Amino acid sequence: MQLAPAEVDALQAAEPRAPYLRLQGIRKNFGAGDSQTLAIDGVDLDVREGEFLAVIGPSGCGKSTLLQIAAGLAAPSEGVVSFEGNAVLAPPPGIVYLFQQYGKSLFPWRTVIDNVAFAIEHRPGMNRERAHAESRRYLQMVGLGDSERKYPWQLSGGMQQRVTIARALAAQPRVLLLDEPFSSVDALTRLELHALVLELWQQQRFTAVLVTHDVDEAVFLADRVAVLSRRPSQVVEVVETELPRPRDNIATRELPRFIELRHHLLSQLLRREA
Ligand SMILES: Nc1ncnc2c1ncn2[C@@H]1O[C@H](COP(=O)(O)OP(=O)(O)OP(=O)(O)O)[C@@H](O)[C@H]1O
Repeated sequence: MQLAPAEVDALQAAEPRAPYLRLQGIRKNFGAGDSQTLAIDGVDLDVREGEFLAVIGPSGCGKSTLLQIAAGLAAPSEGVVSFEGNAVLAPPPGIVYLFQQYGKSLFPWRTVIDNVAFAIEHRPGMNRERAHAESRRYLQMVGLGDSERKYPWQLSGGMQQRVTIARALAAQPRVLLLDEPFSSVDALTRLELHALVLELWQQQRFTAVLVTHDVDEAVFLADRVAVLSRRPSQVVEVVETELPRPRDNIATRELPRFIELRHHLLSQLLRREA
């Protein structure tokens, strides 16, 4: 029997897909004996391929720790992380972590283009010229085409964060983990970086997981928002934002759905911080 294309599509849609990036029963304890800190207490979270997921939670609840565990940069005390069905025991190729403190993650003795090239210069068959040509492409994407010869300390904070974004993209991430990357820049630069990251995410089609304590940022950027409780953290709820794309820094933030989500998520966090 031959199935019509629509029937094939329906069957494929009904078939459960293997979880993409999966966190199962994650617990994390720091320290030992009396000075133990239980940071994460049983987090289950599935990240879908291609989505933009935001994880919000009060300060110190374990957001960065959870992201480091997802990246294979830290081991959970209990639980399993898997990426496309394989256990993550070390940073897997394809998962790139963008750190909060751009100032500390750029090499001050390297020019902007050499900072970006750092992500790719170790690749087999790569030489300096090719690494520069490729890095230049990513610098142009983040609007820094004319700053390649400068050093990071000659750039503003927002520009430095753009360099780290270019470097992350040069590594061709399939999953980009963003650890509060917008928290150290001024409010206007933050909005510009939001728009830039969304544009790049739509162009480059990676999966994005952002941790932040900023509800507006989470709602504006994400397809889904996962809410963590206070430490020891657990997932309280996962909300689909259901906001239309492309998103606009002014119009999207004025939509009734945006305001409704903002209200709901802020009250969740404030209730839990009290
Ligand atoms: N290496 C460590 N040793 C001991 N405790 C740690 C370590 N790293 C994190 N913690 C503790 O674990 C908890 C979670 O820290 P984490 O940085 O993940 O939280 P966070 O939600 O990202 O915080 P913030 O929003 O303030 O950046 C905190 O209480 C922190 O003090």
